[in-house]
Amino acid sequence: MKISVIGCGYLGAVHAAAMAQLGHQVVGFDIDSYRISELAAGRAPFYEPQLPEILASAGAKGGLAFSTDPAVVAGAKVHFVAVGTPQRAGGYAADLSAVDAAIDALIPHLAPGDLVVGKSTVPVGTAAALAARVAAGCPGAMLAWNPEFLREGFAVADTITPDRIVYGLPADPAQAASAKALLDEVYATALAAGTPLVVTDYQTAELVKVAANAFLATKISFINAMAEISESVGADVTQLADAIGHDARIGRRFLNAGVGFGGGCLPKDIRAFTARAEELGRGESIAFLKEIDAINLRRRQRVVDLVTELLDGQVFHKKVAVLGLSFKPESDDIRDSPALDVAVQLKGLGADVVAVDPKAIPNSMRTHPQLAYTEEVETALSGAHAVVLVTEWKVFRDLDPAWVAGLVERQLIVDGRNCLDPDAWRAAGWTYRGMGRG
Ligand SMILES: NC(=O)c1ccc[n+]([C@@H]2O[C@H](COP(=O)([O-])OP(=O)(O)OC[C@H]3O[C@@H](n4cnc5c(N)ncnc54)[C@H](O)[C@@H]3O)[C@@H](O)[C@H]2O)c1
Ligand SMILES: O=c1ccn([C@@H]2O[C@H](COP(=O)(O)OP(=O)(O)O[C@H]3O[C@H](CO)[C@@H](O)[C@H](O)[C@H]3O)[C@@H](O)[C@H]2O)c(=O)[nH]1
Repeated sequence: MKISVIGCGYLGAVHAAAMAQLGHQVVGFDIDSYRISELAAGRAPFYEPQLPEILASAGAKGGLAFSTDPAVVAGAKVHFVAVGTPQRAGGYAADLSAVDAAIDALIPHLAPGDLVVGKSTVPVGTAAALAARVAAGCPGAMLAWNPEFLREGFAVADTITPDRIVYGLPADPAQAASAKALLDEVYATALAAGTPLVVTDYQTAELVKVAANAFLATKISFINAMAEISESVGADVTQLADAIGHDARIGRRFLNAGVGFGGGCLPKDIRAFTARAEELGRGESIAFLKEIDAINLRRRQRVVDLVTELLDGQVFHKKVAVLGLSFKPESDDIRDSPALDVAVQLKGLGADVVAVDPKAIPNSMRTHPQLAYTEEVETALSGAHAVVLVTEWKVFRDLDPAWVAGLVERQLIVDGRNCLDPDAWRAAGWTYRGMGRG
């Protein structure tokens, strides 16, 4: 099937390449000329494991093309909208201007029977409004909502073998049947493999997405709240998480306490959901999400406070090695990154911050040129008065405490991701502080 993807960022570029890998003819359109020129040359414009491989293999098969010209989408039967929906400047609501612009650019190239498929994360009610615009702009064209659940770092596998697929279909039965048939063809491989499919209306599909992210954020802030309590009484939140996680109704995943959640999704999605609920007069139903956000942001401050405490309040002109910049390992994404936030706060207190990250330095340098960066872990650690680990890249998890001890000025470490073995570090002479670990 001929497919177009509008918006080729962390979601859209992977979706385009994965759909081509599955045998579809795919064209990608984006207004970002750097991203498009990289993708057109078969290169990934950001770090995502497996993306270079599928770009190369799908490109070699000839089923994948990219352009900054919206006319490239003409002739495709299914058009995925995957543009950004960031937090609006100065507010909590989602900024839908890119979605509106994408629909405007798409409409002149639609033909009757075409299906526009929303993938971006949007406030509930958006799909119905866009469907009306699509129908007015091209009578006979349809819209479906098909939220995306991929995780960065696992985006290719999550796209090719998702754990579920959700279709939000038009209310009109004939349109719903046509839309479903087209989506079934797009996802034939995953459906044949038995991937669970939920077929529903627009508003449920939109809500599924934000509810899933709200639940994940709640799980993380729940365990971070337990970390705060643990800190008061000398308990160990990692053991607490193991113990409650053995209950299958709770589960151990997403119970890792630490510096909290960041990225281009969880933080802005819970805020946009809150704003939308308030617009609907239902703010009280999810008022707890404000607390989830507040707990999350407090953990960033806690890491900064622990570093300050270890340095006896004397942060000024002390060298602090910050291990990690991306919001999670296996990604170069620094959107709302707790790690970068900690680095900036420490710098603001006068520390001589030297940050190291395997992939996120170029992005960080662009947005935060005031920080000092190094590609070498050894350079970051040499002469450091304190070490703070804020993104649990394998290279940091595997550090040998005795080797690091030989590099630093003082053996003080804050493990902002609870990913190191406290006993091993303490045995090597370190003052170790985790998050909610006594
Ligand atoms: N990144 C993820 O893991 C992920 C997962 C699920 C859902 N989502 C949702 O998907 C959407 C995209 O997220 P992302 O992380 O890929 O963002 P992103 O910023 O990496 O990519 C968005 C892309 O859209 C492009 N764009 C903006 N306006 C455009 C226009 N008018 N026409 C064509 N292209 C345009 C931008 O240039 C950019 O390349 C968001 O709604 C996000 O919440 C993201
Ligand atoms: O136990 C945990 C698990 C995660 N995190 C943090 O939470 C953030 C988000 O992690 P993750 O959810 O793995 O990354 P994303 O790639 O942002 O994926 C989320 O956001 C996407 C965009 O909406 C969704 O598609 C995914 O399903 C959803 O997991 C990161 O900063 C993690 O460090 C924790 O602090 N503790």
